[in-house]
Amino acid sequence: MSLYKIQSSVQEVAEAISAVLNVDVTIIDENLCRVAATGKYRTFIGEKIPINCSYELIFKKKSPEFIQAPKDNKVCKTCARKETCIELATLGYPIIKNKECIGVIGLNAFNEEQKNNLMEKYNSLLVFLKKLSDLLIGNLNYYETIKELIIQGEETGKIIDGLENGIIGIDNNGKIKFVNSKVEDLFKIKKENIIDKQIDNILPELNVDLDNHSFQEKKIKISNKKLSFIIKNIPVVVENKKVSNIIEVHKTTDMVRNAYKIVGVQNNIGFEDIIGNSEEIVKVKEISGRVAQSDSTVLLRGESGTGKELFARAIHYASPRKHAPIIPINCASIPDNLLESELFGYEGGAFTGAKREGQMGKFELANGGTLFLDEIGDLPIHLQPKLLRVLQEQSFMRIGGKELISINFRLIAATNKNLEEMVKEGKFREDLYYRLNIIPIYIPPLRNRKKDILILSEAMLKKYCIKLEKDIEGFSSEVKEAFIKYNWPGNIRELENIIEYLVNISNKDTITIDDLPDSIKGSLNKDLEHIDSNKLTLKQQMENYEKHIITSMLKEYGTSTKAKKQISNILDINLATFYRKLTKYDLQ
Ligand SMILES: Nc1ncnc2c1ncn2[C@@H]1O[C@H](COP(=O)(O)OP(=O)(O)OP(=O)(O)O)[C@@H](O)[C@H]1O
Repeated sequence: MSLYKIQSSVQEVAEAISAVLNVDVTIIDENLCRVAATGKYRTFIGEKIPINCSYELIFKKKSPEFIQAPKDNKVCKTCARKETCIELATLGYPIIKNKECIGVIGLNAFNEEQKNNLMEKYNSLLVFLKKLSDLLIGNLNYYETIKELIIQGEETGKIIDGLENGIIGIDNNGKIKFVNSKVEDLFKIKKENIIDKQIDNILPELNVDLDNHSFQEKKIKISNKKLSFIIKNIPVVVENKKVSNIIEVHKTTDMVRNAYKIVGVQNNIGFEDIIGNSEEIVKVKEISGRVAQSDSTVLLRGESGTGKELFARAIHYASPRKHAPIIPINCASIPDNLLESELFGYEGGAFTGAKREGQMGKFELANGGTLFLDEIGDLPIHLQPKLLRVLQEQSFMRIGGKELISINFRLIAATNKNLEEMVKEGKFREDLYYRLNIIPIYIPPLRNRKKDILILSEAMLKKYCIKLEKDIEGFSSEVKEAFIKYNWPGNIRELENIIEYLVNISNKDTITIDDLPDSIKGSLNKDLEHIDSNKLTLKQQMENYEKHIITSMLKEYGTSTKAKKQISNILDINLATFYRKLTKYDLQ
């Protein structure tokens, strides 16, 4: 780096030398430019020294050079200004930095007194010039360090500003020294209004213990809404003394969202992943695509295994909320007494067995995104008014909490139950029913969209061949016929299970009729001809059909406890229900 960067301090050194020694001084840099000068050469500051001037030699030799009578000296033979040079003597001293000569301090004598001065004090002058050259190198290093610090400061500032979490720098007296843009965004405040102010006055609810590392959840009121933040305090310690604090602020929902991204819980599903091109399913996909854009509650209806959850995910990922999570909860699979805390979350110590630090519920986790309430028909009656209140007021309290938490999620609910019947029987609240049934979407059972059966079978075959590393080309025409004729009570879930089973057991290129379980094989010729629909009520026909399905499955899988469990899984009914049906149809 050129001495020019510290020109003013170089000039000060030149003036000081000149004053002490009573000689003129010139200091040049590695570009042979006069950086500083006193006396006769002062007017040449900023200009190059003459070509082939003796100082060039000092750059090469990196050692001092005393030249007498420059006009006659052989060192000056080729100097461009040799003829007009009026110097009687000159002493050049190299300025060495990292073993490189980066400049020369020149002492010029224009009269005998000055010349004698240089000659007499030559040795002590060398020591003096060494000190001054070291001083200039020190100044240059200092300048470079400061510049590096400024660059680092700028870079750090940019990095901090780009972070997704808020950063507040606080000095030891609790004064805010810096904040990044995210803090402005999170707390709706302007940097210029808070710098140098006390943190306790600006954000009193933060109430951070500045002396210790801490990690706490805090509720802070912003624009009249209580929002939840995770606040982390990091004391900065230098030489065993705390010098400042860095406070990291995360919006709780952002943190949760990131955690979901990291663990990959989210399955990004698009409508293109929903296989099927029957008129029925295409229509449902079209409607779902349209409603995805709005925020209205969707109620997905359809038998078990028809793809309701798939549709819920596709709607979420086609919606403006796609960057936030979709949080599913199955109301049927969580015991009644746990469902409330799963939904609402709880404060620390809210009940025996509760975690000390409390826990966030699904409502909070879904904030900004979508809450998918699966099997809503199984929501216990005592929770129904509570859910209704949350939906109406868009806020709720955690169990054991005292503060209302605002939330903003889109609700997608799903059920395979007849909610209208349940309302009539008093098992489902009418007000909640109307609040949920804003956009009902019916997903047709597989038997009503026969056109999709083969497409789905082929797709599932491919999927499981890849998964199980098999190479099966397809299905025989008989198998295809059986698939089309079969009623698929378990819908696509059942189809998928059957294909997984077939890929597992088959060791041929093609899946043939012999590979099929009896329940499906039977569909080829039975076609339910044994049910005489003319003489029976709808209920009786349904029961006959149910008995028929269970009988053929018992034939297929056997009657052991394990087989019964397997059948109830395939039919997607719980084991107790399955046993009830076995008793009812005398199939035990
Ligand atoms: N159209 C489809 N294309 C591909 N896979 C599908 C399709 N529909 C459903 N599936 C698959 O079938 C299985 C069951 O689907 P899903 O869980 O969405 O059904 P559901 O109606 O929510 O069932 P339940 O009422 O029992 O919860 C899943 O593995 C799903 O990926």
